[in-house]
Amino acid sequence: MTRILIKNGTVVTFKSVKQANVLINENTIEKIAPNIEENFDQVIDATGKLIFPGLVDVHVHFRDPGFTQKETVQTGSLAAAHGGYTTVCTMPNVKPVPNTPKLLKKMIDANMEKSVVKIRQIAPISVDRIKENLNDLEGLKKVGAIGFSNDGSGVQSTKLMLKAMEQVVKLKVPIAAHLEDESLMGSGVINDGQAARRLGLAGITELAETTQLARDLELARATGVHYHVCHISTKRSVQLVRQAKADGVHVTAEVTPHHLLLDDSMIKTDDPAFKMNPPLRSYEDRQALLVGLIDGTIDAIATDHAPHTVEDKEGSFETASFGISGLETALPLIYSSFVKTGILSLSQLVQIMSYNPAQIFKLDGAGQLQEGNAADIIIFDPNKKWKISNEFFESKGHNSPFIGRKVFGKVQCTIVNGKIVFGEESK
Ligand SMILES: NC(=O)N[C@@H](CC(=O)O)C(=O)O
Ligand SMILES: [Zn+2]
Ligand SMILES: [Zn+2]
Repeated sequence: MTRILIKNGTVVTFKSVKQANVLINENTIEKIAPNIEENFDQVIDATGKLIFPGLVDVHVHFRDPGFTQKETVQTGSLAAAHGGYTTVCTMPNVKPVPNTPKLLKKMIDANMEKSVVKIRQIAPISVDRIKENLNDLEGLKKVGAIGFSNDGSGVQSTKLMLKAMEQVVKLKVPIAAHLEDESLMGSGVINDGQAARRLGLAGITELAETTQLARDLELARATGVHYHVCHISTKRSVQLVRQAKADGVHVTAEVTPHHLLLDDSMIKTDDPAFKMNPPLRSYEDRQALLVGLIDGTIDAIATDHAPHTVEDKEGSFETASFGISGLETALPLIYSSFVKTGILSLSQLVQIMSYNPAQIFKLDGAGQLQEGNAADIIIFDPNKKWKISNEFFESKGHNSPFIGRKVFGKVQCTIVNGKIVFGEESK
């Protein structure tokens, strides 16, 4: 029996902020109370620290199998723990693409064996994520898929998306959309805006996202499916989601920390650390994303953790890979920019980074710090001031536009199922 007592911290849930002690018994939260007298084997002093339910990221890329030079389940999960995430949902753009229940089951088993955090798997909608024929969605759900997405590519065919939604609605899980109309995308590598013009790079029009979103919202309305928007990036997309929600369409949306904190006015040189898909949009788009997050149009923050090797991210926007490493910097960035400044409350932070993501994908028990639940908990030191550096990353991907940025707040300890997986006390 292992009992861990976390003493003198401030417990933050999506509803409340309270001084309390937390007693963990084996893998469960036994008690949360101002004073706890029971025996324990280990004590963690959390004086001056915040205790959050473990963060939940509904959109990460672990590259395993197929691209393990970029990330493995092991390094990705260590990065998650380091960033304060106890549950992550992995996207299926790996090799082989897990098109069949057998392949997906193999991936889920490997995830379970190699990971220090909880991994939930999203399955591909169609064969190889790009073909016109649907996968066996029911079979994929049976072996553990928590949702479906062709992330990495948009669903080009309206008919395919309609057929997918008609099946997914029966399975009662979300369909998560990467929005990208390839006929409008062309050879674009950066937002079609001021940085593209300044640097002479091919632009990506916002219409590549918004036209597909408008189409999908109509299909979602018609089918009643739970439709989830991945990495929303434009002002117009926020307006479309807001209107659809008002009209009763079952839609949720996620935004990344980078789309909230960066815009294309900040891309000063041809530096692929700033290259991702969708691209960093304009200042006005960025402000609209923040407004959408605050008013509940956008439900959650997801990192879209997209690790790459140094070689993949070298050179120019024209040739480098899309994506940034996000799991380890998300919480300090969001805390520093939005909580410390009073834009979001601590409970709102837990809501958008833990509770809501768990609700979207129905991840039972995740995102809620309460007695009887699995002990997925993090301890966060809000006063620590530090600078994000290349050496900080546990991920194989050090590709981050935030390197060099000063932030407040550091994860001190991450506990998954009652086991310390990151932090001083794990020694
Ligand atoms: N976001 C990215 O820029 N890249 C992602 C793919 C994706 O999320 O669409 C990747 O897998 O590298
Ligand atoms: Zn995507
Ligand atoms: Zn992605």
